[in-house]
Amino acid sequence: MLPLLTAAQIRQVDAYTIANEPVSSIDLMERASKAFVSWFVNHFPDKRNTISVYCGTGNNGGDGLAIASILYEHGYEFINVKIVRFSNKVSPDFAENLQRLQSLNLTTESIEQGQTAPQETSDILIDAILGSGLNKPLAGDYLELVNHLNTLDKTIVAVDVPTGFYTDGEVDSDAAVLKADLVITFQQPKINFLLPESAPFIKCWEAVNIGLHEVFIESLQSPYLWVEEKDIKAVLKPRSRFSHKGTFGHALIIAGQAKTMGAALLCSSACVYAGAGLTTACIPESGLTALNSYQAEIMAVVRKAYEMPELKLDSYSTIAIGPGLGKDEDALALLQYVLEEYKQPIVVDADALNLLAEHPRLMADLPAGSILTPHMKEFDRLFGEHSNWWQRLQTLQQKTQELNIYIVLKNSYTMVGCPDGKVYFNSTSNAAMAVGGMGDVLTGVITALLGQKYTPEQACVTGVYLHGKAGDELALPNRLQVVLPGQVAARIPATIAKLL
Ligand SMILES: NC(=O)C1=CN([C@@H]2O[C@H](COP(=O)(O)OP(=O)(O)OC[C@H]3O[C@@H](n4cnc5c(N)ncnc54)[C@H](OP(=O)(O)O)[C@@H]3O)[C@@H](O)[C@H]2O)[C@@H](O)CC1
Ligand SMILES: Nc1ncnc2c1ncn2[C@@H]1O[C@H](COP(=O)(O)OP(=O)(O)O)[C@@H](O)[C@H]1O
Ligand SMILES: [K+]
Repeated sequence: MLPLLTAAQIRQVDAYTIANEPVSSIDLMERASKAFVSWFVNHFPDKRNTISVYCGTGNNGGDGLAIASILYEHGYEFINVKIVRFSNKVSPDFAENLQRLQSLNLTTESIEQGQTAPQETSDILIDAILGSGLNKPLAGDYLELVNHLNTLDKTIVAVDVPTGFYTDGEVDSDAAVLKADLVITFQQPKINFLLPESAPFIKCWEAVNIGLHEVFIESLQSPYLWVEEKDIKAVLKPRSRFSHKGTFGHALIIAGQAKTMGAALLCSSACVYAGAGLTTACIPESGLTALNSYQAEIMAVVRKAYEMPELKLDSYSTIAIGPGLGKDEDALALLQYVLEEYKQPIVVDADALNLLAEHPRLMADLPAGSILTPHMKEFDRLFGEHSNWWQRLQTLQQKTQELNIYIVLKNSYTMVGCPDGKVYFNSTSNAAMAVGGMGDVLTGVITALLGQKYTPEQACVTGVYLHGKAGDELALPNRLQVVLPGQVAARIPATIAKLL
């Protein structure tokens, strides 16, 4: 798992790497700039592109100067270097790179304090004005320049961080930021790139490795972790030769109403595809035919209105409750019954979450290690309104510790909060998955993994990864704009097979 760091921690790692690799700071800057260029040339291979590199006078600007030189050496001939001299402070590495640049045949011009921005004719603007050193919102000359550049409708590629964008902490939706089409960022995604508030400012990002000291990064013990394929490969267990259906658990899915049987079907079906040995759905009588025709592998316990179904909860290795369940008295009674009688971790989704929100005292009865899988609105119903995702992230950490549970907060980079305060950020899934029922499938996958004796933490992190990866495998190769939840469920075995 890659620890995700704040800007202050990144500065520490930077200094530690320089002192202990050892590497001079100018060589580290050169390494970062080369890494930037290697991605840049992939995206913009046409060397006739006209490029303006806007450089501040700090280290982000120092990178910009090195990048301009390296691009020039790669044969990009039409490069203008624009030095933004709004500050009298110049970093030593900036100064050294400026000297190096002067030996090349490159046009440079300065934009001085109080001066309006010169005319811009280039197609591509590289933003190396300010990076992770941002310590206050943009104002004055910086603000004016950024506002002006934002009006030009050029392709903007930011070095490390878009000018004006805070990498951690709360992001104001009307912050002044130089809006990037692409950010090529150093070493790791910045935490705020993974929150929806970044959307207006960052179209896409790539992280390039610049060889910062990994052991030191680990030692900083960031609670925020980025989940990568190798992490999931290390967790997934192949089936042993003498295994049988009893080896892989018996999952009970309490879900569905007459009008929302689909949620129960998708959830139970995903549970089957994700490898549960046996899956039983507790559904209303009206849904029985649908269940049997949708997926023959699922067994049923039928619920009749106003009657508690006969459920021997102890006979199930895991239970999920909520998809399409409704919020009537019967649903509440079922939830209360499960919370009273079942002592192992359960998975709580959808209407069961809404019931918890309406009866918050029930939250204290959640078995230790249980998993809640809210989307943003369900999360806010449970824990109160939030005005931004940074606040939601703090609440996630607080509530998982307080209630000793896991919370899967669904999003484009779904977060899994753990009882020890850690938060995993998922790296798979795509917008084609924004279809009703997709969350029901996720619940089925997590439940199946829990039943197969993965720990709740592994079940959440692996389930979220597999679900997103299956969606990626379906959508991305053909640039599909839509994938259906049932297709994602059916894809899970192939996704697991690839990873094993
Ligand atoms: N970390 C790494 O591993 C590596 C990092 N590298 C690169 O270094 C970059 C960070 O460089 P950096 O620290 O020099 O800061 P940078 O963003 O250039 O800002 C310069 C100065 O601007 C000022 N300032 C701040 N906010 C302001 C505002 N709103 N309006 C006006 N001024 C403002 C502030 O000065 P102050 O206000 O404190 O006087 C600040 O110090 C990083 O993004 C990456 O590109 C790589 O080269 C190598 C590996
Ligand atoms: N734009 C997106 N990018 C990535 N993943 C997405 C996107 N939109 C939705 N998803 C994923 O789809 C699922 C939607 O869950 P949810 O909102 O609970 O759906 P439903 O309640 O209809 O089942 C989540 O796992 C979420 O991460
Ligand atoms: K920048």
